[in-house]
Parts: sequence; structure tokens; C-alpha cells
Amino acid sequence: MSLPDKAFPVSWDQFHRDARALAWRLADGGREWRAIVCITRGGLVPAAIVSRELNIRVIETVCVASYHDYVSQGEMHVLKGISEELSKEGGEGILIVDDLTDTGKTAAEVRAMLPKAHFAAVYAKPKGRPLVDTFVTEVSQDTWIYFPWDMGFTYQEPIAKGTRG
Ligand SMILES: O=P(O)(O)OC[C@H]1O[C@H](OP(=O)(O)OP(=O)(O)O)[C@H](O)[C@@H]1O
Ligand code: HPA
Ligand SMILES: [Mg+2]
Repeated sequence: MSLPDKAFPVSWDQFHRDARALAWRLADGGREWRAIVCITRGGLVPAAIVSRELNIRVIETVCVASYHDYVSQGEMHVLKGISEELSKEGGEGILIVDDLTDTGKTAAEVRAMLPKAHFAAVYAKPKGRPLVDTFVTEVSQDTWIYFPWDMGFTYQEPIAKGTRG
């Protein structure tokens, strides 16, 4: 599979703001969460921010891998599941956190483990959106989101160089 046409680069500042906006939305409902289950690895970063804002002290991971070579999604591997203590009662009172949902396959896999949990992601693409209870920004399906932890500073050609023959 090739890279989607459009790029949505996200800086650390922007990600922090968007993750905080997610926390505000979650706080609006006035619900109390007994724990966060974050989907590694991308969910670790928003989970740190949301847990700080909502004062949630119990953080569990569920370790899922499916994108094996950057943009191509393959078979889903659950490398580490969720503790029995947190899975009880179908995950009632649990907040699942991820950085984004794209096709929705990762979200569907984790939702099946915790059917009563609330699923939150910072960004959502249209295919994954129905699987998310709370998100901040929708990004089109033909857009790749570039997260700050995947990026580095590189030289950029001047705009004029690319536009003049
Ligand atoms: O909706 P989907 O099409 O399933 O894709 C969304 C998932 O893909 C990315 O994780 P990835 O599997 O690349 O692992 P990572 O979080 O370790 O980077 C992202 O962090 C989501 O968890
Ligand atoms: N960006 C980064 N990681 C991803 C994406 C994306 O758009 N979709 C699935 N994993
Ligand atoms: Mg992930």
C-alpha cells in the first residue's frame, strides 16, 4: 500500500492541545473512570495527558500491533492483554485511549475485550469514527497523520525551487 495523498503533520504543541481538548470533552460528561486502558504504543502519549487532567492514577496497557511496515496494515497481534481486575463487568468504568482510529480494526479488537468501556481517541478517520465514543478532530480517510514522535527535523526545499521549471 502507498502513502495516502494528504499529510496532516502534528507538532508536540498541537498534540498536547488536542489531547487536552479530549480530556475536556471527557470531563464534560461528569463521569468518573476507574482506570485508563491505553493502546500501545500510540495511546501512551494521550493517556499520559488525559490521566493528568482527569486525575486517573490506574493506567493499564493493551499491546496491539497491526501496521508492520509504516502504512500497510496486516494481521492483528495482541501482544499483551488486559488484567482480569480491569476486564471484569465488561470494562464498565474503564476509559480506553488511543492516538487515532483509522480503519477502526484496532478499536474493534479492543472494544471486543471491554464492551462496556468508553473509547476515546484524539483523531478519527471516517471508517473508524463509528467505533469511537469521544474524539477531537476528524481527518479524511486519504490523509496520513504524522505524529511528532515519528518525526525529525529535515531540510525543506524552498517552495520556489519546486514550482519553477
Ligand atoms: O484503526 P486502525 O486502522 O486499526 O489503526 C489505528 C491504530 O494504528 C496505529 O497503531 P499501530 O498499530 O501502528 O501501532 P503503534 O501504536 O505501536 O504505532 C494507531 O496508533 C492506532 O492504534
Ligand atoms: N498516522 C499514523 N499512524 C497510523 C495512521 C496514521 O494516519 N493510521 C494508522 N496508523
Ligand atoms: Mg496504535
